[in-house]
Amino acid sequence: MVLRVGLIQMAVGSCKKTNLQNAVKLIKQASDQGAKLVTLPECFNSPYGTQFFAEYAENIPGNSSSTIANAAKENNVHIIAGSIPEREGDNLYNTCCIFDNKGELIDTHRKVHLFDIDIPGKITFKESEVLSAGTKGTMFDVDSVKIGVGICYDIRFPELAWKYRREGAKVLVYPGAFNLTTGAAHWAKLQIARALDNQCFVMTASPARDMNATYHAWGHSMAVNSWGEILCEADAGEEVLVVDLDLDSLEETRKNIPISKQRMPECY
Ligand SMILES: O=C(O)CCC(=O)C(=O)O
Repeated sequence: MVLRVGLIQMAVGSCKKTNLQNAVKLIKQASDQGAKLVTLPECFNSPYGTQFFAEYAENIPGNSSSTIANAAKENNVHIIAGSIPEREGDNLYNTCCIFDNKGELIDTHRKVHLFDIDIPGKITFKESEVLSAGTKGTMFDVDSVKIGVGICYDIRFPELAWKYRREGAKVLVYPGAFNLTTGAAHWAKLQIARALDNQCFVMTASPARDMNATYHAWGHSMAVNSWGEILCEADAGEEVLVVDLDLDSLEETRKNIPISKQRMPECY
């Protein structure tokens, strides 16, 4: 079985309306190329930065989520809608909405691990100054293929990916906006690591890089197979990637190297 997926690396600017129109346009482009599952980037309706989240935040359902719900229905695609700043009561979250191909909101994933790092002279970021963290993992099915979702920094935590794998995941998807420091150093390696640890496909979708923005996204959205090979990779600009995930190859990797049956939990 093959699952054709679309990864949308889109330009995100300060006008929310333009961002939403752009997302809808690029979803259609992916669907026109036969994608059944489309992924948008982290923070696709707002510039990425703690100073922007409150201004761009919306309830779910709200305008951004219903715009993407309509695009899912009109194009008959499942959509992992990257993330938007979500407002619920007094709290803000970094939240991914997941829609089926009828436009129904089937689940939401609130970023569990907030991006708080300090690399002196390079990058300091503290999402926890304004965001609250999610408290659960999120899995859903497309044509019986189980898909686990994390947002960006969540990819650094192998336990979340392993939980999805234990519960049957074949694909791990992380909308993410790495930066020029940690993106260059870790973005591809983390995807390959999660793909090899879990013998899953791993996919990411990043905003396109904008050197006039306050945050410079790494870009390089990609898909990696269970053998750790990069199937496709964007450059830094806006791009729609469409790629086939060959689920039989995944079964073969799991059969040939049966690590999930060889674990020795009593030793560690
Ligand atoms: O883990 C990293 O280095 C980057 C994470 C990030 O940009 C995010 O969580 O939004």
